[in-house]
Amino acid sequence: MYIKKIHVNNFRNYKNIDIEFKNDINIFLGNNAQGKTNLLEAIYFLSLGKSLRNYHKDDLIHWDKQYFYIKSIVNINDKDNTIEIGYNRNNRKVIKINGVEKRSFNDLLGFFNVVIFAPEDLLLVKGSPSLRRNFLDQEISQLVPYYSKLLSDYNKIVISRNKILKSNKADLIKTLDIFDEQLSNLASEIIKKRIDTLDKLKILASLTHRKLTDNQENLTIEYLSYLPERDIQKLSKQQIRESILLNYKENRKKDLEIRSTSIGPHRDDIQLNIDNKNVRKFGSQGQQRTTVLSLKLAELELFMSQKGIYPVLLLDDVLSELDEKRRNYLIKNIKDKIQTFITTTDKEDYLAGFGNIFNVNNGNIIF
Ligand SMILES: Nc1ncnc2c1ncn2[C@@H]1O[C@H](COP(=O)(O)OP(=O)(O)OP(=O)(O)O)[C@@H](O)[C@H]1O
Repeated sequence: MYIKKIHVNNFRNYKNIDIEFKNDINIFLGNNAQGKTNLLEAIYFLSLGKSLRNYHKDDLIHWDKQYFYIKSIVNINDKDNTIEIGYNRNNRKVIKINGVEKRSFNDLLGFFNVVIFAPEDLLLVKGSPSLRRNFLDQEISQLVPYYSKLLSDYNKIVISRNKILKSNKADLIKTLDIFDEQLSNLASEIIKKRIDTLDKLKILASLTHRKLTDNQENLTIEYLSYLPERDIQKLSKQQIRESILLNYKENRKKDLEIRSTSIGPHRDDIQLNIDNKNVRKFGSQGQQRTTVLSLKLAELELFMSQKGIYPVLLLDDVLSELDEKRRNYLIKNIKDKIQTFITTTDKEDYLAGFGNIFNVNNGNIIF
């Protein structure tokens, strides 16, 4: 899939631009704070219906304006499709795919796919478990669009359960029983989907990691859950449901003390190991970077294996962070295969030969 054209109106520091892209490597070149990442954000929004860094949608509207509007022609399997998104400061939205109106931003999920690799992703290894959960959840949401609804339903019930835990309601136990039943249904679906997806992703990441390290390192990935069963990947959804229900009940005393839901998919994590050692704790900076690159390349391949088509790749200022060997490997893997958008402040040597350069200057594009 690839983006043919984009029209960006009142989005971040762009007032009104139209750009045509090649199904190739496209480079946004410009000094700092000119709007390179903002363009990636517009592309990202078309895919996931949200801001890149979880900013409120109002922040995406140009400061001097009341609404933003993005329209794009996206080619998927040789067919042109139109995606249109309008949003105003009164929270009114218009979302259309091929002219058909959609109810929510979540309805965009799964139609047009992107993978983003930005400097912040280097925190995937070192950062908090929520970053690793988000990484996996975002991947699944694009592959299985109903997953994001599962997650949001689950999170809403956790919030309500926590409110109840903080209250002194007379029928507290009865209410918790109801919540735990609902939670265990959703939690088992979420955990099962995460484990199934991770099972595929980890094979692809491990293969890539081997290639990136000349067969020197073995990357393995584990899903860490509170559940006591050892091999939870071998459990059926029903078995996960029963186990989690039991554990919600067993943890109730603790939950009542801390007034919060202490177990569940919202607390799970993913552990990344190189040669059986946790990369977060023991990995060098270089190993952490390579691990993240392996994960990102695995994401691209997972899309290909599940959907039969590559997503669009957004590389925000990361090429300069990689050493020559990893950078060359990445470029070799995307060239002539994956439409890629690269932001950069300098016309580095390794970009020579890529013809599609867009000079970004204070919210304007100079071709
Ligand atoms: N809602 C908005 N309305 C108008 N301008 C905005 C808005 N949000 C951000 N900006 C402007 O966009 C600029 C940043 O653009 P962006 O993050 O795309 O820069 P960049 O070219 O990627 O820079 P860098 O190379 O430093 O990462 C900010 O300096 C800010 O002035």
